[in-house]
This record gives sequence, structure tokens and C-alpha cells, in this order.
Amino acid sequence: MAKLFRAVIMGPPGSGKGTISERIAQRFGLTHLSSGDFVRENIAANTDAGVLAKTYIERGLLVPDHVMTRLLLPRLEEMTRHSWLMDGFPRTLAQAKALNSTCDLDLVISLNIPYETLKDRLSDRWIHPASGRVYNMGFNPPRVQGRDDISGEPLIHHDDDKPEALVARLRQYKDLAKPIINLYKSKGILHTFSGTDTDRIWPYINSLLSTKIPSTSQTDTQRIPMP
Ligand SMILES: Nc1nc2c(ncn2[C@H]2C[C@H](O)[C@@H](COP(=O)(O)OP(=O)(O)OP(=O)(O)O)O2)c(=O)[nH]1
Ligand SMILES: Nc1ncnc2c1ncn2[C@@H]1O[C@H](COP(=O)(O)OP(=O)(O)O)[C@@H](O)[C@H]1O
Repeated sequence: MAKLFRAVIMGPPGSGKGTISERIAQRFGLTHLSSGDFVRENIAANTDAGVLAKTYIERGLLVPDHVMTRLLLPRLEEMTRHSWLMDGFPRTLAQAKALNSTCDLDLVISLNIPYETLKDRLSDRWIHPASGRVYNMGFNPPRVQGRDDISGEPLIHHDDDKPEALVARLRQYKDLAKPIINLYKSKGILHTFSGTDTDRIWPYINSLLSTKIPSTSQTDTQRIPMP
């Protein structure tokens, strides 16, 4: 069996983690794991961790570390046969340390995007709450305005994405991410990408991953047969 590949993607709100993760998942056949999706699944299923998590999310707070680790780490331990890319976790140094003791990460992608760009993107972000599908009126608009492409259901705009809330979210991200980034830097697995456009960052991420992910994990269609 090909060696498994484990990666984390980090970045402030709106930096394009979800968008880039989907591209990576499609191109390299990794499973895209999103901590937000795990939390939402647990809330929907009314698990103990979900009930607890909900009380924090409703107040716009991060879910405490012990709840997040209890929710996520067993799921990661089950993924013994899959290569994965985690988006949204770890968010704190304690979470990073807990993740460390569960698995060896191969690579961490950190997105470094200017504040003005984040503000513009998020003020234009629309979400389909049931699936988590994300649209941006300029970048990837829905086919029908205000409606999800697949279900046709209405899209919503998060209060969290308004500029006043964004400043606080960015400050919190910076404070919490700094020690995590330093940890991954010291392990030699951190790769930082800076820029204002996902489409311009993507080729660099694509070529980095092409050198790191064993070719057997990639889909066969990418191998061009010799004439
Ligand atoms: N105009 C523009 N919009 C972009 C670009 N890349 C992504 N977007 C859009 C898609 C979304 O509406 C919004 C934020 O992207 P994502 O939801 O992928 O970001 P991320 O997952 O980091 O945000 P989150 O942590 O969930 O708040 O920006 C870009 O290069 N240009
Ligand atoms: N690693 C984490 N640590 C703490 N809370 C988390 C974590 N991941 C997700 N959450 C909680 O779930 C919510 C939704 O997560 P996510 O989809 O990443 O959304 P957002 O981009 O709005 O932060 C977060 O606002 C937070 O309350």
C-alpha cells in the first residue's frame, strides 16, 4: 500500500482554506476533513460532544480543546487507510500537541493573505448552511443568485463575516496561530503561501504537493501513457 499522507491547512478566516482544500482533495485524492463539519455533524446527531459544542458556537466562541480533541482524534485514528488534509484543526497549541501525539504530519500549509483581501472576500461570502458549500459573488457565484447550485435552497450571509466581527476573529487567529506555526516551523514541515488570489497561489501548492505525495496516491488519469 502507498505511504499515507497527512497534512494540515491553516490560515485566517476567508484565506481560502476550504476552497484550496477542495482543489487538493480533487487533484491528489486526499480526504478533506473539516473540523467545522465534524462539529456540525455532532450537533446534528446530538452526541454529548455536539451538545456541549453547540453552547460555545452559539456564543461565537471556539469549542474548548478537550471537547475538540475528544471529537476529532478518534476519527483520525480510524482513518488508517486514507491520506487526509485537515482544515480548521488545530486552532490552539494544545490541540496541535494533542494531534502530534496521535499522528505524524507530513506537511502544513499556512496561507498568508492581506487583511483588505480577507475583508472584501468575506463581505461577499454566501453559504449554504446545510452542506457548508461556499460561494463568493465575484469569485465563484452561484448559478442562480441567492440559491445553492445543488439543492436550490437559499444561501445565507454569516454575521461573523461582517467587518466589525472580522477584526476580532483575525486578532484571535493571529494570537492562537503564532505558537502553532512556530511549532511546525521547528519541525521543518511548514510551507507558507502569500498572495491575494487563490488562483495565483494554487499552482505553487500544486507543484509542492506533486513532489511530496507518492504518485501511487494520485489518480491514474494523471499518468500520461508513453506513445
Ligand atoms: N475574490 C476572491 N474570492 C476568493 C478567492 N479564494 C477564495 N475566495 C472566496 C470563496 C469564499 O467566498 C471566501 C473565503 O474562502 P474560503 O471559504 O475557502 O476560506 P476559509 O475556508 O479559509 O474561510 P473560513 O475559515 O471558513 O472562514 O473567499 C480569490 O482568490 N478571490
Ligand atoms: N479546532 C477548533 N477548535 C475550537 N473550535 C472549533 C474548531 N474547529 C471548529 N470549531 C468551532 O466550530 C465553528 C465552525 O467552524 P468552521 O467551519 O471552521 O467555521 P468558521 O470559519 O466560522 O470558524 C467555529 O466557529 C468554532 O466555534
